Amino acid sequence: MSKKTIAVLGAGSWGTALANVVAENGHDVRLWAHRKETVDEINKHHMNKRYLGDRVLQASIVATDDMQQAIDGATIILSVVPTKATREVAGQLNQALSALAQSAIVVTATKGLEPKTYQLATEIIADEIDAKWLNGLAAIAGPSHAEGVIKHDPTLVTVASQNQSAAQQVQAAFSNSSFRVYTNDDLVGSELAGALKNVVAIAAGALQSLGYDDNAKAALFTRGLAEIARLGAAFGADEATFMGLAGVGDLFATATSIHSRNYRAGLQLGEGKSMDEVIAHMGMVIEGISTTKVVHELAAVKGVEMPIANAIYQVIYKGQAPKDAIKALMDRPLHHEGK
Ligand SMILES: NC(=O)C1=CN([C@@H]2O[C@H](COP(=O)(O)OP(=O)(O)OC[C@H]3O[C@@H](n4cnc5c(N)ncnc54)[C@H](OP(=O)(O)O)[C@@H]3O)[C@@H](O)[C@H]2O)C=CC1
Ligand SMILES: O=C(CO)COP(=O)(O)O
Repeated sequence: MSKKTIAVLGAGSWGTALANVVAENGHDVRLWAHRKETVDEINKHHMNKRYLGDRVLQASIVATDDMQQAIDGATIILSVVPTKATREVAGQLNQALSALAQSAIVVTATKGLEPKTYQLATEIIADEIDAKWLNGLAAIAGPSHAEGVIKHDPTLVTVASQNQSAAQQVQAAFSNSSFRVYTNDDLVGSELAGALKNVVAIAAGALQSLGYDDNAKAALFTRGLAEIARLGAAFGADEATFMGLAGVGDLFATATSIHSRNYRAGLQLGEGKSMDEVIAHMGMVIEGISTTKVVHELAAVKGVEMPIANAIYQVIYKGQAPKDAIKALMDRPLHHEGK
């Protein structure tokens, strides 16, 4: 293995877990956090209790709140902040890259769509970072809860990029015997799949709370994936992506797991809690909430029928009772399954 310097931007649950993976692989890892308390906790105690409880991190991880120090000499820079912070952090990264006159492969592990622009994380990053500093742009997708990765549960992800050399470098840096990385070249499909499964995961949680059983859940997964793939097709995504790790793989993990923040949000919405209560209670990002609104708008702009996403929109943003939303879905005009 050739030792690399790798910077991870964002010290929440996923950024910290991924920083730990590459540190375990023997790379020099700098973890950038915007809060001084987080930096101190990681450097002094090798822990990030708020996000990963008592898990002990690799002692070699160096945390810093100085972006330039974090990325100095890094050949791979991984951005793992929530979608809503991605533009701001990419702007700061561009300044730091310019100050150091340094280029790097920039990877995102964020799963969401930006409100108003409807952009995916790599599109936001490409907007904010001067192309001359980018040695490649990639996204990590697939079924991978931080809670499982940190305890070495076998985990398979995919790194998508239009630059296969960059994807292979990321693959080599992150892979180990419990974290297996595939490459693929469908960036838009992989990122869309990762963002949209969060919406279906919210619905799956709500179904669970409402007491519905496996018929309803299987119907949601199948028809949910069909509409995700339909939107993907409108963006030129490869249909096969939705049958792979980024698609059905991540949908299954997120929409069945108590680790999923989106599934848990759905459980609470199904119990009758308001969206504000759910957000306040979670203390971690629930990407599917804002993605639901973006998808509702995007589906209309693209002329793609997304009845499940729209039903979730009605529940979250229009106060429709979940049972009424399900009834409205069930009572729609009958049609051929392929549509
Ligand atoms: N958690 C997981 O298992 C997985 C998450 N993801 C995706 O990764 C992304 C991050 O999720 P996750 O780690 O769970 O989120 P968390 O809520 O656990 O952590 C978010 C992190 O981003 C930081 N942050 C928020 N705003 C800013 C900002 N403006 N500048 C700098 N840092 C900021 C937070 O800091 P602070 O603590 O100060 O608020 C926190 O450290 C999401 O898009 C998610 O969908 C993808 C796969 C797995
Ligand atoms: O994308 C994820 C797992 O692959 C994480 O999903 P949650 O944000 O719902 O926890």
